[in-house]
Formats: sequence, structure tokens, C-alpha cells
Amino acid sequence: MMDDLFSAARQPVLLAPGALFLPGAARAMQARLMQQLHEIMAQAPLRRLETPGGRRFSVEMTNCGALGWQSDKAGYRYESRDPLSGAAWPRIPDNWLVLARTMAEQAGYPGFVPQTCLINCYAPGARMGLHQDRDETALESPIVSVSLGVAAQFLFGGLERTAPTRKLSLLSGDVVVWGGPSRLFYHGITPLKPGHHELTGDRRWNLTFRRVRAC
Ligand SMILES: O=C(O)CCC(=O)C(=O)O
Ligand SMILES: [Fe+2]
Repeated sequence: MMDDLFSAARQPVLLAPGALFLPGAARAMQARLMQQLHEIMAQAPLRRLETPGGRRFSVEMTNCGALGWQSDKAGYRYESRDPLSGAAWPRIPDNWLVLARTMAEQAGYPGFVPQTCLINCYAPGARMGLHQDRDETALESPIVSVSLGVAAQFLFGGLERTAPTRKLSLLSGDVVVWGGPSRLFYHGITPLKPGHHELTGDRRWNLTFRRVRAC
């Protein structure tokens, strides 16, 4: 009953032109998504990438899809092979593609076919500073972001780093889609607070689906 009241209060919210928050939209799939995540990580393990400045991200990452996001001293880029193994990244599971397409469609972006899914894992204290997702040239395609596990505070700003930010609690199964006029909006995650989720323990996971190149 409480749960129903709670979810009833969490309706889709237009965050900015082109940006839609879809609370609980992936909730029914969360256990299956976590199971599939573990299968993907058995092939492409999590790692803490180096920033171009020589530091380490606090978030652990891996990828699936035709391309995978990579960072090191040479900069940010996409790679078609996992630099750890030299093998192709694991495929994006079909049900993930359907989820990404359906979410994008609900936000007004029909026909979204992602080429990559970046998998982010946050332990307590891990964060992602305000940034733009701009290592892609397919800027006509949106970003579809799915949260799993411990709740996090998402910051969503504007085209300038200094624009005011809106703070949003992202719970397990919540989805955010941004594209069109907000495709390059600054966003980030504040340091993860200690918490517990039955599927993920003290971790928070995020799946970020992107199209990198137009074709
Ligand atoms: O973890 C999140 O919700 C945001 C992740 C993100 O912004 C990114 O991977 O570029
Ligand atoms: Fe991002």
C-alpha cells in the first residue's frame, strides 16, 4: 500500500526541454538487469579508469555494445575492443536494447538504437562531477540512463557548467532520458551515501545507453 502511494506520487517529470525523468520505469526489470550485469562483467570486468590528468575515477566502469567508452592519459574516446582483454565488448542484451528504445520513445526520440552501454558502479563515496557527455558525434540521439540499487543524488544543470542545477533522487529502476536541446546539458552524481539495497548491497549501478556515431 505504502509502495503504491509512493509510486503514484512519482510521475514523469519534464526536467528541461528534451529531458524526461521516468521514475520506476525499469523497476519491473531490475532483478533481471542485475543478473545480466553480472554475466557481462564476467567477460568485461569493472575497472577504475585513469583520467587524462592521471588521476583515477572513483566510479568503476565497464561497457557492452559495439563500442566502449575509455579514458586514460591519451584522453576520452570510444574503443571497439576491451583494452583489458583485447576482445570485443560483450553484446548489449536484446531486452536492454528494447528498454533503451522504449524509454527514448517515451521521451520523444523514436527509433533509438544504442551502440554502447556504459556501466557505472558506485561504492559509498564514489561520485561523478558535473560534466557533459560529448565524446559522441551522434548528438541527434539521446542519452538513456537507468539507475539500479542504492539511491543517488543526480544533478542536472544546463549548457554552461555554471547554470543552476536541479537535484533529483534516483532510485532503483528510475530512468532519465535527455536529448535534443538538453543533449549537452551538464550533469553529475554527488558522493554516494552509505545505503543498502536488496539487489546490490551498498552499491549503486547506472547503465548509460548512447549512440556514438550516426551510422
Ligand atoms: O551515474 C549516473 O547516473 C550518471 C552517469 C553519467 O553521467 C555518465 O556515465 O556519463
Ligand atoms: Fe554523463
